[in-house]
Amino acid sequence: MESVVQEKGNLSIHTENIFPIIKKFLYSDHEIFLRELVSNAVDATQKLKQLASYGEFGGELGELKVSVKLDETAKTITVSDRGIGMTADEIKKYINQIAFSGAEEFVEKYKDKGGDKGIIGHFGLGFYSAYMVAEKVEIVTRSYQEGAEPVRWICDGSTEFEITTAEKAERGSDIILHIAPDSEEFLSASRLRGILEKYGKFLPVEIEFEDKIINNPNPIWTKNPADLKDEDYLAFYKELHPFSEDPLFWIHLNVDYPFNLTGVLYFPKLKNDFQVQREKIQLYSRQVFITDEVKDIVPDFLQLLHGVIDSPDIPLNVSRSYLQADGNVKKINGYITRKVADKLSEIFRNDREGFEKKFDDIGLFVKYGIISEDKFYDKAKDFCLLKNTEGKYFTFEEYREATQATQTDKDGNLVWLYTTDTQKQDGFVQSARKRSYDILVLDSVIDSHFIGTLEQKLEKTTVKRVDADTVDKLIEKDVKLESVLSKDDEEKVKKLFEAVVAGAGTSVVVEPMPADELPVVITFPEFMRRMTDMQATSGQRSMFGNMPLMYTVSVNANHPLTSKLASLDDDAQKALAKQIYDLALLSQGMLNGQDLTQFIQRTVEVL
Ligand SMILES: Nc1ncnc2c1ncn2[C@@H]1O[C@H](COP(=O)(O)OP(=O)(O)OP(=O)(O)O)[C@@H](O)[C@H]1O
Repeated sequence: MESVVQEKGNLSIHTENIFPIIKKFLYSDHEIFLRELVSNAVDATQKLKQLASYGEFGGELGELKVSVKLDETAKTITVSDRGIGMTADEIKKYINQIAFSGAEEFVEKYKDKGGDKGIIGHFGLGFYSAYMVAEKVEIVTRSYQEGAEPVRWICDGSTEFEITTAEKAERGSDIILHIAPDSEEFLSASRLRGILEKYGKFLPVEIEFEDKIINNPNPIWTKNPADLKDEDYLAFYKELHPFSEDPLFWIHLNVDYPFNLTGVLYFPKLKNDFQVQREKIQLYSRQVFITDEVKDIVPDFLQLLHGVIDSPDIPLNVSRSYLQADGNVKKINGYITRKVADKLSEIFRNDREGFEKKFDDIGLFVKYGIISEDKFYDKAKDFCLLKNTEGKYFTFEEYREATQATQTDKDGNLVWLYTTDTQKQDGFVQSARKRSYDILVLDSVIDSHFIGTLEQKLEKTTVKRVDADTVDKLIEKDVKLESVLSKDDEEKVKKLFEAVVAGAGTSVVVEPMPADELPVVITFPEFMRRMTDMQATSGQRSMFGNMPLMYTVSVNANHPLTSKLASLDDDAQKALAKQIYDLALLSQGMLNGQDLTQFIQRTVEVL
């Protein structure tokens, strides 16, 4: 059935009801009243400068700073500017009409002349945040227009206001807040300075508080990269992070299409761990501080970076304190990833030696990026470096070429070997080196995940720790060693060692190895060990969480000591087997406590 329109009309809003909402609940943090009022003062100043540049203001600009004054006795905070000011009519239009923004109007009017540059206001609400802390607000203002009369506006936070004539010699506005009893915490100079420094450190107009300028109106991200030297970037870094070591390098971001974004990101010196503090990237919008929570804008792996991003196109909610998820945020995220990858690739190409020197520090970013972002991998695969035990660096492709001839197994798979600890795994490294195998050092917390990604991405390539298997089985070739033991004897040896080893999670195998290998070798099957490692770094309990680390006890059938076992009586057999098993444990750093003490005592007795 077709519906019949009975009535159409406009919704009405009762000011008395909506006003308390705007005053009290629109903004999450009361301290932002100061950000809003100072932003308005900056806007008024910027508008005047722009009008002067369009030839619409011919007077003296004079000194254009914004000043914030605290009067503890009168319980007032005053924000003054020498900007465009307002006439009585303008007050009625811009202030009395809540949610009508003079900033928006200005931008619209001058958009062809580039009038949107640097105007902060947008919603037409910010002024009213003053009532979060003030019981009464006064505006004393004088417009820049010739012959304009100064006016005073007063409102106590009800819906009634009063406009009167006023005395004011100078152009511009004073916004005077009479602080409410429940907000007297703001009548503190250090509190105000703290708020000003937090939000206004890089506002484009000088902000004076207690006779000092608190801001840097021309931060480097607003300048042309071509005009900047390394010293400038380093000095700015010190301004942001006074106690940090110099960064390794930086990226100057500068786009205007399809969104506007500027900024500088620094690569800090990282120690080889994740204990780095995040929230070191600050987000600004038109030089007003917004937040240091940048998790949607900056990909996770780049949150280890430091620096500043400024974008007027980041969608802010009305309170300007957090972001709204939308398509632009995603685009910005993608752009930053690309920029970082391009910069790293450029350094790699132009200064390979310098890049190698820095790689121990930036490897963490690069690997983290490779693991987490396919798009980053596509670029990073050409500059991510692998380091071997001799301290030589290779790209993936270079390493493939270097290892292909010696480390391809009988099925055509390339096997890359690595150590997580050159000291502890020295015996295994030596054995593999004897085969002319190359060994990578992959010892950072992120490497077990990184290796997993490598295996997924690289064709026919597996990666194994040097102690994942006995040396001949690490990379299986067609030629097989013959065992000097008969099958029967091998079975006997296996039984003997099983009795000696007797532990959960272990298995005993008897196999032919070169005679110069140890009589017993303890190995950790790669897959299980890697799972345990990953679980340890991610801090989660997984299905492998409660299992002891599995290992394999490989007895070298071709070792003279193994052959000797057959000639001994039962007790002597057991004693020798125990001793050589303990040696294997010792070489893996697994012989501890009572077992170690007894081993040492037995050894001393024999000697
Ligand atoms: N110090 C000032 N000097 C001149 N005009 C001002 C001043 N403060 C406010 N205004 C005028 O009042 C208007 C409303 O200010 P308000 O802070 O409420 O909103 P806005 O700055 O436009 O937007 P937003 O809510 O995003 O801050 C401004 O757009 C401006 O035209």
